[in-house]
Amino acid sequence: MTRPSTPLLDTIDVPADIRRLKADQLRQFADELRQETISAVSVTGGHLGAGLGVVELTVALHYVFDTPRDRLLWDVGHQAYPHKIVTGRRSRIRTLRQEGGLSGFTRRAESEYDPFGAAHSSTSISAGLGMAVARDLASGSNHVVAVIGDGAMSAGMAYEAMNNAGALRSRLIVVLNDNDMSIAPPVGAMSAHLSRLLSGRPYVSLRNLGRSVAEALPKPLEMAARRAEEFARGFVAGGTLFDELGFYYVGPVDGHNLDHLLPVLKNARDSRLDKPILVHVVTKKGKGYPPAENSADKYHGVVKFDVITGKQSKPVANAPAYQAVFAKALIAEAETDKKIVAITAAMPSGTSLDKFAERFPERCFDVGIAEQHGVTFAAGLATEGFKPFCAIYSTFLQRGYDQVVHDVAIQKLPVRFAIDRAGLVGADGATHAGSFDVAYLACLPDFVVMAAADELELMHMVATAAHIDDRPSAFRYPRGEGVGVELPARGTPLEIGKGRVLREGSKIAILNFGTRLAECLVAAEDLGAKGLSTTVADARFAKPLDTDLVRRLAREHEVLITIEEGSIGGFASHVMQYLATAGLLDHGLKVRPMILPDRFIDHAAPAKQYEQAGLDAKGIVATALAALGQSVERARG
Ligand SMILES: Cc1ncc(C[n+]2csc(CCOP(=O)(O)OP(=O)(O)O)c2C)c(N)n1
Ligand SMILES: CC(=O)[C@@H](O)[C@H](O)COP(=O)(O)O
Ligand SMILES: [Mg+2]
Repeated sequence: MTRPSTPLLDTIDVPADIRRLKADQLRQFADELRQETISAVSVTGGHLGAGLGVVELTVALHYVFDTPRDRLLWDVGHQAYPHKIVTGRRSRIRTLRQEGGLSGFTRRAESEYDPFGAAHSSTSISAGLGMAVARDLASGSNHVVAVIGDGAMSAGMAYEAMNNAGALRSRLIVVLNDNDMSIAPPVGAMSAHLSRLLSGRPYVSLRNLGRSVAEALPKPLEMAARRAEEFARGFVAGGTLFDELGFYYVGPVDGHNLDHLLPVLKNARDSRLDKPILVHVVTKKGKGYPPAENSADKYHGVVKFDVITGKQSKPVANAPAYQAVFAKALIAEAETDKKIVAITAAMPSGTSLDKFAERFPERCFDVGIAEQHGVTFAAGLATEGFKPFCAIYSTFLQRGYDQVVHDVAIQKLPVRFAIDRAGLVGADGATHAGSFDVAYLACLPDFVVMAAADELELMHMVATAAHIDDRPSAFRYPRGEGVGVELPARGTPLEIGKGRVLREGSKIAILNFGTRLAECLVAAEDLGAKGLSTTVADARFAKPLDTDLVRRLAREHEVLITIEEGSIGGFASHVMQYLATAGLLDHGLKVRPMILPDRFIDHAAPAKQYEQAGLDAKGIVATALAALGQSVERARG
């Protein structure tokens, strides 16, 4: 693979090197940085479009601000690849998201230039405000700059932070990177407000600046600014939602024009205003790479690709993805049940609810990055007799947890949670792992909690959830491909709280919850070949638990292994709670819960992650043998 020629970038290791460049060299520098970003992601895959849109902004911010002394926070962190390249991580940039390599997001442990770790959106203003207040308490003088996207601006947290920042009158700079895109096109009134700001406010030259702006600048700068013709974009104050929240609004600014960006950022840096500043920067997601600019998703997230053609090397699928099966199953249910509606929080393509929206545009709601609102919105729908299916990634539902408890569970409302990305997700790493949902949902009274062992089971669970109309329910399933089982046109509702036995044995029982089932069956074969007769059961439900099944397995086997793709406090805890309470642990049963280890698992291929966690066939066999006091070696012999 030929690398782009990057003579200027080759002279830069850290931002201090950028600050030694002349301003008129920055255009070439940015072009090289963009080419390097494209080249790196072409071999690693990852988030490309967002990074390409902030190349100039990255250069300008590091040029104007004294990072890492000045704190620069990237919201979500998926756009930070160019930032990583110029902050001492270029030599490892082609390890992005690979096992042992750089994270795909900002991470404190990775660099002093990442003052705050991210990956979930809309945290940057809150964290930045905390840093700004900490600076003031310590009588410090550094700047704090939070860069947040228009998509991330749909989340409640961003408003909570602005509300607080405005009231505190803290010296904080927020750069709103408005590319008119989330992963999908942005939704909501805020997005419309930003569009109105752009259409109603032409870029103005410094000559047209009003008195209010001049007063905001220190005297020498005011004079310099008045002289500077390069201020082709300027400050326009008043009348925006941001002003109402106590910010000083600056913009709109062309985020790809360094001649415009640099003076505006310098002004923000040198301002004597005693309130936070919001610089509204307009950019293009995917900027400078035609395949990205021309694609519908602006190459938000890509697999490896050919730089010349932009063609992605998507692997050939052996089975439909769980997400496609979920959409198909939900559409099948919705065809005969007009009350079924679907909700996504800014992930229509990721959850495949875009397919549901194609079929039922009036019954599908993208609420934006607003998981908390999405959950309570669903609760409201449920009070009126609708049957909401909230499809939210396990990791993102964490943000809506109080809403799950207070608005759904306590009122026993029949909201159905389609818990996507359950278990380990691969390249996005620990921030995106769906590790905790069973623990945080199955502890709630009356909740029905299911896990699909394969895509057929998922279809059945969608049908089951459609029928559960007197309490909340959830079913979880992982990212990516199913196992390739034959699928009917529609799922069949399952008996609530009943598991199934797939293989009968007598010495060891493996009780599965989720998609480790295939590994359980391989392990059972292996154990059988060693003369250890093994039962495999699939619990289907963590709650209500199939206590008859658990009791039978406990009574009829010497060893009971449970396995799940989740943390402590999940399915195994419920099984053990029952065993202990029912006295089934009083007679020598060897119980071995197999769960995710008590640590965050870094990015790697999912199979590798599960191997690290010991949640594969090999791990199950080793666990069974250890329980019986046999080593793997002895059993082999
Ligand atoms: C709480 C949360 N919900 C959903 C996501 C998934 N997500 C990641 S980036 C993104 C879009 C962000 O849009 P924007 O902030 O405008 O950034 P852009 O990609 O346009 O640069 C979404 C929905 C997330 N990271 N965090
Ligand atoms: C940055 C972010 O949060 C999303 O882009 C996420 O990486 C998507 O994950 P999937 O690829 O699993 O949809
Ligand atoms: Mg955006």
